[in-house]
Amino acid sequence: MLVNPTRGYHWSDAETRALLTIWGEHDVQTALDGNFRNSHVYRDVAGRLGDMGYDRTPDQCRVRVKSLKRQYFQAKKASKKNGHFAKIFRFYKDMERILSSRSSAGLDAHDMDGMGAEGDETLDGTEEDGESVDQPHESDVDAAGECSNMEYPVKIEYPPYPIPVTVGSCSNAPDVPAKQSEEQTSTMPSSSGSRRHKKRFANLSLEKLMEKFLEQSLEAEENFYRLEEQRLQAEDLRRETEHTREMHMLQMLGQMFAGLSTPTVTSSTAPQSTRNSKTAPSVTHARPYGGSQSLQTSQVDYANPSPPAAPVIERTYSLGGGAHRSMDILPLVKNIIPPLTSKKHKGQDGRIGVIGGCQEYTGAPYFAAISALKIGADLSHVFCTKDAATVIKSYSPELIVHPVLDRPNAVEEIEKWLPRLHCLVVGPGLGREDKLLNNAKEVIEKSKSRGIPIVIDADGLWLVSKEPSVIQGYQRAILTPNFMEFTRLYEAMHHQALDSTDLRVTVQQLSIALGNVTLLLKGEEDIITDGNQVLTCSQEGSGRRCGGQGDLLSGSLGVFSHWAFSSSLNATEGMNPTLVAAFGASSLTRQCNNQAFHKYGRATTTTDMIQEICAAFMKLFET
Ligand SMILES: NC(=O)C1=CN([C@@H]2O[C@H](COP(=O)(O)OP(=O)(O)OC[C@H]3O[C@@H](n4cnc5c(N)ncnc54)[C@H](OP(=O)(O)O)[C@@H]3O)[C@@H](O)[C@H]2O)[C@@H](O)CC1
Ligand SMILES: Nc1ncnc2c1ncn2[C@@H]1O[C@H](COP(=O)(O)OP(=O)(O)OP(=O)(O)O)[C@@H](O)[C@H]1O
Repeated sequence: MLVNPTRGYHWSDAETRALLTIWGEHDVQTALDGNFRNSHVYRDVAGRLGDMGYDRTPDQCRVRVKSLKRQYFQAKKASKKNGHFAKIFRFYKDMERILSSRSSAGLDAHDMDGMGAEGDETLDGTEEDGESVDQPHESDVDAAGECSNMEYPVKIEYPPYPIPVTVGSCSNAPDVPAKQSEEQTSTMPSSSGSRRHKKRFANLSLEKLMEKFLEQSLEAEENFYRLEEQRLQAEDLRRETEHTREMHMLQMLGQMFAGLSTPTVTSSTAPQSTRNSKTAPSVTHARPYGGSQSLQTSQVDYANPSPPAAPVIERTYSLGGGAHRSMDILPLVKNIIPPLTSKKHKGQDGRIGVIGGCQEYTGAPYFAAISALKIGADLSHVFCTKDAATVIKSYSPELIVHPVLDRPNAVEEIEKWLPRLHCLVVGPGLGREDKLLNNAKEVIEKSKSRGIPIVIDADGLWLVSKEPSVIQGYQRAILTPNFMEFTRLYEAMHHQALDSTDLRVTVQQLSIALGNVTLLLKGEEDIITDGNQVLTCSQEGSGRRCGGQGDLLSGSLGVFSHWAFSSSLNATEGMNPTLVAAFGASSLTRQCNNQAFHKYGRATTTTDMIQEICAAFMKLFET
């Protein structure tokens, strides 16, 4: 993944409560007790948090727990004085419950008197030295209600970003470099500074001081996460640049080899002699209509006059024997499928969100979301209107259904989930009501800014045909039109009637006009292109065309997209991940159709096809 959208620096209350629930579990407490090395325990905690839908690293969990403990002990100590401090610290009761049961279980008696370092997750001087609690000593709080230790910097003990906070200074600007502020703090003349502080805080009640202290330690923690987030973003950007450079080089190489190709060269991954003309996928000519690149470009009436970002790769194609170079895409699809191992936790293989489902259409979002699950996503969410939600839930307890799409704050509600989603499928059963389309549009914008792959189908395509700019140029998008939807899109972009003589040409033209967004035109053969390469998938299906097959395709494509984008460049052999993903979803849907048709013939429905997903997947990708 080029962008990791899951690490926000701010812990919401819900997230903190979830963390405390896990951290308070008996097995976790027992595992922490007396263990000097606790990273494995926090790995498990982070895993369980992931299961609850919150993505945090083990270190983030450890630092958060440590901070909560510090705040708890501060509040507890202070409450001995006047009994009010439990009110200041929101999680006091949760901490109290956990730590007192720990004490009654005989674990970590130090915590309970609040005087010493903790007995469990204690120091070993390494990165796991996460939870020594900087508890205030009795002497820290004097009779006048002042904390005499307040001039010392409080550090979040997490290398490499120690963030000093001079408690009581009230200024804790996030942009001040940590070192600098540390120096400033340490060079302050201590005795006069101390007097000034005493004066300044003499009029403040202990409760106010305590509140200030807690606020600032929270702020310091948030600064830490902000810096961490910036570091991760910089890292993602670096990787993305590298990826783009590699892609560019590979494309140039591809072009060179195409120029050098001789009639006898065949793909090493799929010897032509073994190919079945019905089922063999092929890479088709980027200029299948013959002629040179200049002829091609002169024929295209681009709504977007800018040329494709990368040079068009020339390839000849063949479905039978003969003198052609060809390439098999199925091995690339197999490469991106993550292995099922016991080392993973729930969520890692995909959390997919479907935006769609309204009063009229409840089947479409259900088909998309359940297909995503059956293919191998771990969690599948549906964001639909209120009246569709109960219906969709009743189809399957496996789906997580959010009745938010028609709420006034729909975008806000959905945005909360975006950091946890690996791919969005927009459109199945969305309907064409302006309010819903507008919400979908805003969600697309938010997802784009997070780099989330987006599949657009059905009414989502209606939206794109009205406002192409919503997706234009976003190369992590895949549009899956049927012929009708394709015509609509084409005519919206090119302002002229579609000439369907050679669909491969027109699909490529449309992709280029949309800024090299990947298109998958469904039909007798599926045509897939990112404007540079054109693939066709002719996996044998059947003559049965019941409603909902496209939803199976878009849901499964959501998962394949996530897998493709999380795979290395090697796995896709430099091919655009969107193409590999689209090819995988197309082959699978058609194979499901074929298998279901063999069983049910004319009576085949999408539900029957969904039941074939497992066998079809194994046949195509696991043999
Ligand atoms: N169970 C559910 O809940 C389902 C709900 N669904 C949801 O319904 C919503 C509307 O989607 P949609 O596809 O019906 O709308 P739209 O694009 O206007 O097409 C309508 C008309 O276009 C034509 N036509 C279609 N394909 C064509 C082709 N290949 N080649 C040529 N013509 C073609 C054909 O018209 P005809 O020519 O037969 O008069 C067809 O009747 C959307 O939200 C979707 O997700 C579906 O997913 C199904 C399962
Ligand atoms: N003539 C055909 N022969 C074989 N397969 C086809 C044919 N037309 C479509 N398909 C396959 O059926 C699947 C769904 O395509 P379809 O055109 O039915 O989508 P759709 O109209 O968007 O579906 P939905 O009913 O979900 O809206 C695709 O995988 C496509 O490859």
